[in-house]
Amino acid sequence: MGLQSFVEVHPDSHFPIQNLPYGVFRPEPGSEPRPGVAIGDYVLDLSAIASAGLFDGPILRRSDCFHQTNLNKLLGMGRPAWTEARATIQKILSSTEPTLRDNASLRQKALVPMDKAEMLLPMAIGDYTDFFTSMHHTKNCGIIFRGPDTPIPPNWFHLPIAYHGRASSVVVSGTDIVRPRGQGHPTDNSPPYFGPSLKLDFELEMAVIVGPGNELGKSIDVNEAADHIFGLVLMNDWSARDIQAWEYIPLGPFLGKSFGTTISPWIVTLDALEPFACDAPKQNPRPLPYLAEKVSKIYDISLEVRIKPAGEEQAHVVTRSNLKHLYWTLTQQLAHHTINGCNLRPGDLLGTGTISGPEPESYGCLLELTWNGQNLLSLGGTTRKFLGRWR
Ligand SMILES: O=C(O)/C=C/C(=O)CC(=O)CC(=O)O
Ligand SMILES: [Ca+2]
Ligand SMILES: [Mg+2]
Repeated sequence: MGLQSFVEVHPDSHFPIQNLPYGVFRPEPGSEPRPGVAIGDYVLDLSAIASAGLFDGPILRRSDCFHQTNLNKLLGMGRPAWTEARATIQKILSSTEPTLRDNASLRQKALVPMDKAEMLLPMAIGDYTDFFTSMHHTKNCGIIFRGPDTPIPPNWFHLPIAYHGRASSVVVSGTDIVRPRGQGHPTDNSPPYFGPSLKLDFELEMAVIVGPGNELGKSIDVNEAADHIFGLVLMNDWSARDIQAWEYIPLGPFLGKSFGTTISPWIVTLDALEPFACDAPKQNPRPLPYLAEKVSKIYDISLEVRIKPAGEEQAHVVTRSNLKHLYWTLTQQLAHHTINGCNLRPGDLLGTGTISGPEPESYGCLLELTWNGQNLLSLGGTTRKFLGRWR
């Protein structure tokens, strides 16, 4: 048996001592936001651990990064600080270490039951970019939006395509999303529709949280890009397909995307994901040298989306996919983003794009699952073309 915590962790928990994802939370209503890590059914308050002097390594000893209301300072400190923090937290939580285990008053202060914690957006997001790196999703969208002749654009196999998203409307999981109003695609010769979107969709994505950035004008080498990635969150790029289909030519996504993007409160670090690393798919044609990596890896992370209709108890699984289906790696995305000299900053959010697999059961959005509303998706007793039962 590997490393274990003195905090009881259910075997099905996503938060064993090997994970330790970071978030920002309030332990009680009105209290100051602070960084924490998840362990079992608890959040470990890192500000309490820092105040108790337990971050005693050379980098963190004198840092106030755990007395901040977001993670940006820790993100900017880079891998040596992250490694030191992980080693300290794993030691403090391990079953063989008495410091916290046998200190009832510190435990009382530092271990907050997760159901009492209010989770917040973990970092201030200066910029948000959304990539388009699943070949299956690209092909399906191409056929649906542009017809069967050139489903995958010719540039797609040469560079990780992306658009600049809207950082201000990124919210933490659980935040209500207001159905956007806008102009929808006209049918035949009618004028454009205006009103609440009739084609509201989700997009199953993950996203990179950027650590140290780069200076304006200086790009990041693809082989060093992993040191600029703190970790990954789950992401839902809410999309209004009717608005999107009408507005996106020729400049790309705008109001069909910018009304809301949800991320998980927990950032799983690349260190914690290392045991799930696997070979990235073979790339053909070979990428240009600035995108060619010495080690080309992705992570085997199974993902699923469930929809719970309003007023029902039961959520229904509508898709099962995996991060490993992506064609372009996270490090290629990051290196490509900076190749023109564009600067990234700590806390920037880089969405992977919708994570669709090859089989219809693994498509990452309703646009694909219902083929733009042509088919009905069954959710137990009800059906959906897009989100909502109101039409
Ligand atoms: O193919 C298109 O015109 C549009 C595709 C998307 O809406 C996808 C997008 O946001 C990027 C992605 O999630 O892969
Ligand atoms: Ca997207
Ligand atoms: Mg969106």
